[in-house]
Amino acid sequence: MENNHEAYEKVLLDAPCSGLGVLSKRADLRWNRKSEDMEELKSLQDELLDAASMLVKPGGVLVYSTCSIDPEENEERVAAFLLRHPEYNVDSAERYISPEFLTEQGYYFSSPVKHSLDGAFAARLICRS
Ligand SMILES: C[S@@+](CC[C@H](N)C(=O)[O-])C[C@H]1O[C@@H](n2cnc3c(N)ncnc32)[C@H](O)[C@@H]1O
Repeated sequence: MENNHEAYEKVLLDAPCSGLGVLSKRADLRWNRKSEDMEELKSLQDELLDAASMLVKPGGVLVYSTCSIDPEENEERVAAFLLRHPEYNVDSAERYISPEFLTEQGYYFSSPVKHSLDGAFAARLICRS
């Protein structure tokens, strides 16, 4: 990773997550979930966000995505990342997605209930140049 420091204009972190957006396909997740697992996952998501951010050139974009509908893994991870990385800003996804999937904060969110799709989340984060 050291060699690739600030090497890329676009980085996608499709993070390991609880999978709570895809329970229709992974019913086992519903029964095997523990609160300790969630704390570990959140730490891993923070670590991976920090590592991925080091690969992005100034002016480049980092997209953080999950297949979870849990705000702890989505909006809250992004908010914590922005506190640790003031060089990053949220870039609204409005130019790239249909308005029905756009959240008030400018993120992508699909809901199994509202959209009859797998639940998923994505945030576009721009590294200041
Ligand atoms: C949501 S999946 C990504 C799927 C991928 N986008 C694809 O289309 O195949 C999350 C991935 O993170 C990997 N992963 C889990 N823990 C990791 C870690 N500590 N560091 C890096 N990757 C990890 C998992 O093996 C899994 O492949």
